[in-house]
Amino acid sequence: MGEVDPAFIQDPEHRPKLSIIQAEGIPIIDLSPITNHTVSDPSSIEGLVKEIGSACKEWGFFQVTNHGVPLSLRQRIEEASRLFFSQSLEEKRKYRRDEISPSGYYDTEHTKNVRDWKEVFDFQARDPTFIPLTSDEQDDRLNHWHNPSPEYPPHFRETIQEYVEEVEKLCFKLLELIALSLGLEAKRFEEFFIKDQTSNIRLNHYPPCAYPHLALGVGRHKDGGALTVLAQDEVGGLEVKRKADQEWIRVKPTPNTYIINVGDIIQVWSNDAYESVEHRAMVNSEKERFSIPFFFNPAHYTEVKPLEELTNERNPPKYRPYKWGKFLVHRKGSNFKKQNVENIQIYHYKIA
Ligand SMILES: O=C(O)CCC(=O)C(=O)O
Ligand SMILES: [Fe+2]
Repeated sequence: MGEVDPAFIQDPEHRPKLSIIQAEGIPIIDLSPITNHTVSDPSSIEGLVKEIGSACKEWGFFQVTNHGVPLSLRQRIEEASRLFFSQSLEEKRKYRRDEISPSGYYDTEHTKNVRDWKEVFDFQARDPTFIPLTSDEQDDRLNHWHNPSPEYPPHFRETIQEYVEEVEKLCFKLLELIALSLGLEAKRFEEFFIKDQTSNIRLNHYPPCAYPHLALGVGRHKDGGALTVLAQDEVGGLEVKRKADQEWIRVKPTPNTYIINVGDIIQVWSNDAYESVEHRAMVNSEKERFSIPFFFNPAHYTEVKPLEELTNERNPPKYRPYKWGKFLVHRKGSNFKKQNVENIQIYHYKIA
């Protein structure tokens, strides 16, 4: 290893501690009561709804078992990801994402203006995905994002698509449980996702790194969408900022579970009842690591604002309404390169 590229170096206060605090408290929630049928009888799932509600409140994160996504499918996408990233840089860069169509391969992402020690492959759940052309509020022009079709590994696109369909089903169930836990009708959020959702899946590969005390696989951030469903491998590296004391807590890998976190949109809908929690991924000097987040996002024209049912005179809306698509385009653009200004953040919409 030669000189350390300064683009990867975190400011001292954001560098990871190599002594790890393992999470005891991140709840593991058994979804079997709803896995084989839809959430139709609220009384039979009361306990589950309570568990989800407290996890969202106390952690912003939880893990699920008996989630309904076939293990064999997860294994297939994990293998496909491994094979794709095992190719030469030249081969991978044939499917490079660019500012016009941000799906595909990418190895120079920046989070909070520091480069991440990772390479990714992004894939939209809908092809095409309709999205505003620019983040300018006055600009009504639309763009559409398409997915690339790498030749290797065989059936790469189909495998990802199949996996996305299953994870999406899980997301719709989780949305119902979250709605119920907020005292809303189960289907309260469904309309935002039925048509033109802008969800995407990301394959993450974190190669071994000679200076894990200086760099991060993904720098600290909050997910901007509604919900994230993350599959992490057995290596581990995800850290979550514990709300109780602001300590970074490592989420221990558990086979065949998914890690769920609420994103900024649910924070706004719930008027801060549920917060989108900061997290990051550490790298290590020996082992490569793979993870696969699915970001469940509504249609671009969704106006995100605190729900009327959850606000009143004593608890007035804490956010100004914003258009999800504009937020997303703004965020994507700034992940491309190091910038001199802070990336768009949800607190920018906070009513003082
Ligand atoms: O790889 C991980 O464990 C986390 C990835 C993540 O937070 C993200 O891609 O948004
Ligand atoms: Fe994330």
